[in-house]
Amino acid sequence: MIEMQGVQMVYPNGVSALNGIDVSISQGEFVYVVGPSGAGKSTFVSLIYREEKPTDGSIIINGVHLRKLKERKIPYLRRDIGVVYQDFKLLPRLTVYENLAFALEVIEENPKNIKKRVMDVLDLVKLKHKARQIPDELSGGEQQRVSIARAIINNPKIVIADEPTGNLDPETSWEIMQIFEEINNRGTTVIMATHSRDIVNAIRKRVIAFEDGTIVRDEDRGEYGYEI
Ligand SMILES: Nc1ncnc2c1ncn2[C@@H]1O[C@H](COP(=O)(O)OP(=O)(O)OP(=O)(O)O)[C@@H](O)[C@H]1O
Repeated sequence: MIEMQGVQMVYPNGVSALNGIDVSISQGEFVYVVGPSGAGKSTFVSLIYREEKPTDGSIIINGVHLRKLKERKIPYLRRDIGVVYQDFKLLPRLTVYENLAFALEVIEENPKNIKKRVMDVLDLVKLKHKARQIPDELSGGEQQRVSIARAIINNPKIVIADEPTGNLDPETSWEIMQIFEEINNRGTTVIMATHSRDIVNAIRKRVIAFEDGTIVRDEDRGEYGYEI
């Protein structure tokens, strides 16, 4: 569950990115975050992950008030949130397997369990056969699948994706969307900032539209609704 009330975000340089955001997202929802460039989409998702701190307002993620969250407790919050970026952000010198094992929050896990978990997520993204490759040896779509596998390796309640198909061709983008739908069908909340009109209009979900730092539209099974 994600709950924001009166959230404002002014960056240190004085740019006001969000202005009085009130929103509630239930566990298991699939939400597109849309809007023109600079509308505040990335800022909105970065607040959920506590990459940024709001200048005002309250944010509650899975019952935790972020305002009260101590710095040293941030890793606990993030264990419940997987993040997928437009540019994948894989570690270039590690194999696919190592990238995933590295991301696993290992709490006295024996190596057998780690291997099983890594292979399970690789199976979900259909990349078991690429476990020993390094990211440079994979296509963009494959690299994005690895980054999705990494995002879900700790079984998070929420997956945040900021323009996950931004660097991919249309066909590959559809494959990536199927994986997000599968993850969502398993009960994980998916929040995706996107500029892809085709995807938003074809795979209908809740749409939250931003303009100039405010929410101007919030619709179930909504449309993309912008010219860009
Ligand atoms: N780290 C930062 N420091 C200062 N200003 C920032 C920072 N990040 C974003 N901004 C500003 O905040 C506003 C909202 O930016 P944001 O990246 O959230 O928009 P966006 O909707 O994600 O845009 P895009 O679609 O281009 O990614 C913009 O005016 C942007 O220039």
